[in-house]
Amino acid sequence: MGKLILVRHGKSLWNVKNVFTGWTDIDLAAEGIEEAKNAGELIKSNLINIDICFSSYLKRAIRTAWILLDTAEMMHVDCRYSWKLNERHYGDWQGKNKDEVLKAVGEEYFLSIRRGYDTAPPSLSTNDERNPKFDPNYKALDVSDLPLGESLKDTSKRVVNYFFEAIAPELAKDRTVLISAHGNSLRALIEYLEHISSEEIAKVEVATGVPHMYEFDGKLNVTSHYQLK
Ligand SMILES: O=C(O)[C@@H](CO)OP(=O)(O)O
Repeated sequence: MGKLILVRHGKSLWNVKNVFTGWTDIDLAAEGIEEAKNAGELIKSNLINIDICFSSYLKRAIRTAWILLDTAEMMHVDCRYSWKLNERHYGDWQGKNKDEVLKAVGEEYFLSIRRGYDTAPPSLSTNDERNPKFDPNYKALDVSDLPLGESLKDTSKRVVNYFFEAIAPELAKDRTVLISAHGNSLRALIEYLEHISSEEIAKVEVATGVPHMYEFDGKLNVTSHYQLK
């Protein structure tokens, strides 16, 4: 079985401004570019050879993958992109300052959405300009597949599906796979891979730009996981 490397994109311009981002296509901040370079240096100094790369459709994850591969001198590596690795869709909270939302809705409700499992944020209305159906990047998709606001559970469904559909077959070929994605889409995958309960996942935070390595047995059970530092 191959190895899996998960990396959360470097800090984006909205991470720095403390704004809910979700599917909004925000680029890396200068600090995020440095984090992506650092991740590439770690891959290189640990002599890891990446065979294939997967990223979400969002430029902060794509650019992180490109910078990482460039720094690691592996720009030839094939990259595949899927909306199923996108960040959790944050519904009507997208574009809003996190502290202001917290003040407006109270801590309990805020945390039930932000770090809870089942609770979705308030949905976008179908004619909201932030509806992904208005974004040409998603024009090939069926509108019924496009979320208007997701819980972590909803995010987990699409991410874990994609893992089995596209990524597990590469691991089965003994390949070393890089996934560049997002805080919550990676939490969803980590919850699945490490058998973390839906209560415990609330405490898991994925740091930006830190490569997480996973090794597996022949049945795709995780045998070890560690962070490159
Ligand atoms: O804004 C977002 O889309 C996410 C990730 O940055 O935020 P949070 O960590 O608050 O879930």
